Amino acid sequence: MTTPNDEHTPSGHTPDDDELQAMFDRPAADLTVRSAGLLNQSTVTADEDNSLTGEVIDAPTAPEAEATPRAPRVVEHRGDHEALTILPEWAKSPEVFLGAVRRESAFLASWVGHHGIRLPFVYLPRFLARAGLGFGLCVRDLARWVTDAENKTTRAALMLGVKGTAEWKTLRKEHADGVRARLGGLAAAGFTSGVAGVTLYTYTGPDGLTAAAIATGTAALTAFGVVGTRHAATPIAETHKSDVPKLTVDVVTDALLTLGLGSMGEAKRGNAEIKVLRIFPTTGGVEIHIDLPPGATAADVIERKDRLASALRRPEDTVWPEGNPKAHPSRLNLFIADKGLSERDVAQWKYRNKGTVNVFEPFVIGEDQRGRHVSTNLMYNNGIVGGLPGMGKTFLLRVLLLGAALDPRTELHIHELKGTGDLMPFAPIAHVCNAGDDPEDLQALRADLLAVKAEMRRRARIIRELPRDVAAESKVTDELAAVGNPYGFKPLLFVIDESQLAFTDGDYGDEITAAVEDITRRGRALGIMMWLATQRPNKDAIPTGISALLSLRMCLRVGDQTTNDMVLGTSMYKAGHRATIFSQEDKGIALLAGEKSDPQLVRGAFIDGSMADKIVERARAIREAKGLLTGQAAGEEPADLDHSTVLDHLLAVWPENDPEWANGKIWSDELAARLAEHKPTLYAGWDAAQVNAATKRHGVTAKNVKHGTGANNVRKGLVRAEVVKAAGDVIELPNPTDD
Ligand SMILES: Nc1ncnc2c1ncn2[C@@H]1O[C@H](COP(=O)(O)OP(=O)(O)OP(=O)(O)O)[C@@H](O)[C@H]1O
Repeated sequence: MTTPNDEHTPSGHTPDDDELQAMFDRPAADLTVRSAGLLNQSTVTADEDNSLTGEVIDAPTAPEAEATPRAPRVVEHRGDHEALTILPEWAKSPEVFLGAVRRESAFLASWVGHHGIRLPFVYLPRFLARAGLGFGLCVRDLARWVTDAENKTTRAALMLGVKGTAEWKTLRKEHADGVRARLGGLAAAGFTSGVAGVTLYTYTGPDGLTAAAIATGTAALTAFGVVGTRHAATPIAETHKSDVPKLTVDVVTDALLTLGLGSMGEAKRGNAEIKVLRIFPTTGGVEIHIDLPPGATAADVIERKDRLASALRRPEDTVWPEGNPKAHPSRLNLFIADKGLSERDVAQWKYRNKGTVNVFEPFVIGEDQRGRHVSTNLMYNNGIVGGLPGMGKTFLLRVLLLGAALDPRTELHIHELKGTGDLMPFAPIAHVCNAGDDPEDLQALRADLLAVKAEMRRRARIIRELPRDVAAESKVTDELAAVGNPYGFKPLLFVIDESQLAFTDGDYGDEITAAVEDITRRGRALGIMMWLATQRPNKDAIPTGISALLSLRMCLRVGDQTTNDMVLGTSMYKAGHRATIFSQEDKGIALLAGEKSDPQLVRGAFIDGSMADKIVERARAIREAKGLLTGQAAGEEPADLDHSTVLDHLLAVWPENDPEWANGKIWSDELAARLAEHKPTLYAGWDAAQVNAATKRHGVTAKNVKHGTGANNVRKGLVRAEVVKAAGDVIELPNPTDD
């Protein structure tokens, strides 16, 4: 049976879309008739002689049709039709409308200001000079008219031919008469003006004459000015020609063509198309939706953002290409901002006057290039803020800390090693708040890290023993961390500003590094978040073991590709995510990686010291009311207790991938030597037996360890995995971001 899908017909008649649609809509029987009708138009007849004999199985209702070119199949897909815009963008959003009004008013004001200031000092003197020129030109032309200078050459030629004759005399007389007549005319005009002046004076007095003189003088001056300006052929006022081409379909298309992506070469030859779907004003700029030609993707354009900005003749921080994966990979949404990011007003924080935050959910930290809110989620993440000095790391950290402060459960541990006290406004609510990088500050940091590690082990032990229906995912959830929970679980945010000073410290660096790595690795599931900020993001400033564990990354202005990728992650620069494009003025502007599939731009909310104080005051009031102030904020002495054990010290001197002891086992006498060097006050003079005895108390017994060849190559030693297990009370927790 013929079905509606048999679009080709033997007659060569290709049903058009309407016919096909009608066939789809028709009942089956009708369709058979219709298709038979179509087939009957065939000129092909069955060849009787060649017909097969025998039983006919599933006989066709019509002879096999001759192949004809297939018409395009009609497939309805809702997504093919974009909803039409009912109201223009400016009518829907007062913000957009006001933005346009503001833009135009600003332009008008600048125009008036620009020309207003030039009018008396530049334009008027220039006009007077042109009037002088015009007067000179008029006097010259008048003189030429009176003396009939225009015909001088003709006259001379004529007179030369008749020199000495009566005709010569006649010509000379005619010329003299003409000049006299014109002089007479001039004198008459002068006399008439004089009479008019006297008459005016008689009837109106000196005032009338003065007014008339001024009017005439002004008119004459204007006329002379116009004549002079015409002659000079340049305008009096400066015409300000913008370097920036207007955003038209052609300008956008030509700019995209310069990128030479996919089949853009074909588009240049007119065989493929860059389709500009819409250009419309939006908050802070203009939005353009484009379908790129086949093979060119929005991601390709994003990678070449600098070249696109160059082709559009605009600063790079005003050109923001974005993909629209919901449409297709070649759909490009291009936002052209009115102003570069640093020129815009500072971003105000959503919670500056009211509101609380839940650190288990995203909260607003700033805005993007279009003025849209950008949020981030602190819980189950560790993070880093990196960038050149003075670009806004501490301000960004401050926003994160204020968010955490507004979740009254969150315990804050703040160590600002720069020592300027930028984060001290948090002291009234922080469990620990310290500023400086003196030995006692680093000691305090170490003690705090060890205390948090101990807390981490405590939480791990509890979580492990909680029934499945209470801790289904073996992690601290919003519910388990609720105020008044019996487990003592609460979100804990640990912040180290200028962390490179801690990691590279000769005395405490190794220990701090090991503790931060441990907390970063295991703390997330247990409600502990670690944030680092550094102005020198290299492998010393963020040891590789820690760097790999940082899931949220904020990169302010950096100087080069290596630093960019150090903060944002490998290959980010190559993929077009470049914090190197930010200028010195782009303070507080960062690329945020880890929150969405692609890094996004964020301009951190601007919160100065006094605003921070007010927010902290609010946060303290909430905490006080709920009895949630702890540590230093509650007036307790800072924890100076050293919670560390010999196991922690062993791990500090025994890296996971020890190049000399590759199989995770090591002789105890080697460990004794390392401990003595690391902490001479505690371990100077220790031997292998003392190390073994000390670890035995923690359940780690020495084994026979073979190392190298030759005599005495088997000695008592330890297995690192056993030390790690005993030190960390390690339990396997699921990766909290994998759910
Ligand atoms: N979001 C922002 N919006 C506008 N200006 C900002 C923003 N963040 C920071 N700034 C400006 O940048 C200056 C430097 O900020 P901040 O002290 O946070 O820099 P930093 O990177 O921590 O400096 P350093 O490396 O010296 O510690 C601030 O004084 C402020 O004026």
